[in-house]
Amino acid sequence: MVEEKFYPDRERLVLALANDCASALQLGIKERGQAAFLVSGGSTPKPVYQALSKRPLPWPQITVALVDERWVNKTASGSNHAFIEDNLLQNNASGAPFLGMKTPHATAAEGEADCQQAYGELPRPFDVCVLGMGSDGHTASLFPHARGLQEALDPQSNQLCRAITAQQSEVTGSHTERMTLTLAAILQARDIKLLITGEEKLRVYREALLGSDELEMPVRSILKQGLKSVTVYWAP
Ligand SMILES: O=C1O[C@H](COP(=O)(O)O)[C@@H](O)[C@H](O)[C@H]1O
Repeated sequence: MVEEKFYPDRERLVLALANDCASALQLGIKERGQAAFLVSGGSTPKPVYQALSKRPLPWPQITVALVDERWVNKTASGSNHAFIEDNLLQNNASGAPFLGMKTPHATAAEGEADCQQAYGELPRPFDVCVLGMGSDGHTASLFPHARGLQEALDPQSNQLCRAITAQQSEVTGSHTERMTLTLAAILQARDIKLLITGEEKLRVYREALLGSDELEMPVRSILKQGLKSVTVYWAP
């Protein structure tokens, strides 16, 4: 249940994804007066968030919440909280309520219960979830062979958030300690969107579609779950 929306250039991709997110959020608000927008970090979605921030949506009714976070304070480099504040929660979107994942706890494992409680208070089903993917096949902070990954990939779990310790790699850098939405939480989104750009990520995406080992390429757990449709947005 993967739908591919492939575009000839990034400008058209950004416009299409911003339009699709805006429509889905408006639909959620029309139906129940509020919406939950789950957002990933990373370099790829930046222009989409910047475009969305200028849209005249009823932002005070849209709770923006992180898909994942490095276990760093907002002032440290790599903070997805800061990234979303700087790129999405600007302009018209500056009044949107925001839910981050980092708690004052020293470790992600210690912060897990608070995170779980806070995410449990979001409107569900979530309306839109924008995921990214790394060249190692991770999505959210579901990293290959990470500690905590197996539990995070249980589609029947009641757990929405999970502490993850990724293996150090070129992709993670020193940010191995993370909090992530679980697969079960992501599957509670009505609209799951996977955003990738460039030939290398297209190759990784196709490799993920061919294989079945989710611990090796966790993005497979999203692409191959067979419960919910996923839309893949790509441009060179
Ligand atoms: O570590 C992360 O990386 C992925 C992909 O990022 P990108 O820079 O290659 O677009 C992102 O989806 C995730 O939220 C982030 O924590």
